[in-house]
Amino acid sequence: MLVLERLNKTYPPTEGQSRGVALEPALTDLSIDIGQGEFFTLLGPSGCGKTTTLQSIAGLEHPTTGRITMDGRKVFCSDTQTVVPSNKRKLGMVFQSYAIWPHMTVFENVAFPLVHGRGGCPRNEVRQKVMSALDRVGLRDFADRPAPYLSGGQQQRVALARALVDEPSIMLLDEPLSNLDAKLRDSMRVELRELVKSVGATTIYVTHDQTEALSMSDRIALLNKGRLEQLGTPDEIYNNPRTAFVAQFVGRSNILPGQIIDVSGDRCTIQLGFGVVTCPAPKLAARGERVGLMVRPHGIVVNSAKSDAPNVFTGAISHISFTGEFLDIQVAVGSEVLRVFVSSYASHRVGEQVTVQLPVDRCVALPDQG
Ligand SMILES: Nc1ncnc2c1ncn2[C@@H]1O[C@H](COP(=O)(O)OP(=O)(O)OP(=O)(O)O)[C@@H](O)[C@H]1O
Repeated sequence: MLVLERLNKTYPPTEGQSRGVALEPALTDLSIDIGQGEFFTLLGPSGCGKTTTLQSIAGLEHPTTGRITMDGRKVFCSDTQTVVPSNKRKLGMVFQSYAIWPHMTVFENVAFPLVHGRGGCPRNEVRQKVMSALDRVGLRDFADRPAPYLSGGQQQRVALARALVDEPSIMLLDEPLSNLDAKLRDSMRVELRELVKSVGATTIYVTHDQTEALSMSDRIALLNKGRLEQLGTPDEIYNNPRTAFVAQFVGRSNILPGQIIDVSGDRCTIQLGFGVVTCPAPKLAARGERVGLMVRPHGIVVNSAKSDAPNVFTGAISHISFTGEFLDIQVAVGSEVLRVFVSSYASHRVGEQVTVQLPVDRCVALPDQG
């Protein structure tokens, strides 16, 4: 539905930047194919190129090279110098700063794209469309209220209603929840996803918040320095990270240096500093290869391994933090320290000898990146 092909973007030097110095590209060979009605998230640290990608889709920024197709229609192509202007791309946009107009009522704000946008919307239809959009976001009774006399969450809903009112086929959302307090953000996540799903819009969502990305998205593209680091469902990204960067950016992880000593079928054996573990074999695994063995802190099992279970080691608890929801424990095993999350109802003490099990299917061998 929305296809990005080999997008490259290098911004011209800003004032103060030396013209002779090669600039880091904001995007490098970015190719993504997004399905109709999909909730698709661009995730990554500050400066990785999320906004540049979104703005390129919006037509507010133009890639240096590449091609963008929407619903089979080419809206940007550097080869043919095609640039369809932003207002002809049938998009709805919501930004972090709600950008609603303070001198207008809620109704006038939502009606704005119909009255001043692509045009041609008859008056009686404007009323019906605005009220239906306000209905969707639960603000029908607020239509006549001046926009500033609303809470942050309500203002964000006005921005959403305004983005939806012209029935866009693509919704672009740039960190739309980041100005809301934590509790409201939690409830708005569910509401926002259901809302865009109910209108059938394809949604491109930008965030640097991994919890938001995991809980809302059908698929996630994790960007790193303008390149696509991994693309997959939340489950794939979280449970099968392909690089240490992904494992560390999304969730907490233990990454232990090791070396593959054997490969047999879909399993491999890895020599770690404190022993040997069995692990699903990565693609093209080769004996002798250096890897990082990744296991999530809540994937490790403490003190309940059967005696013949694989990947069981003995260690001593060196530190315990009570977080309320779980105990964050450090277990010294050989010269490594494993971070382990266990139930906050468990009782442990510093210095206690424990067994830790790294269940085979929770271990991931990552390429060694030095
Ligand atoms: N108008 C601009 N002129 C020059 N460089 C820019 C411009 N906009 C972005 N950049 C640079 O391009 C790179 C990607 O920026 P971008 O805003 O796309 O990242 P981002 O992932 O959205 O970051 P953030 O999460 O901080 O908003 C950064 O190195 C940034 O400094």
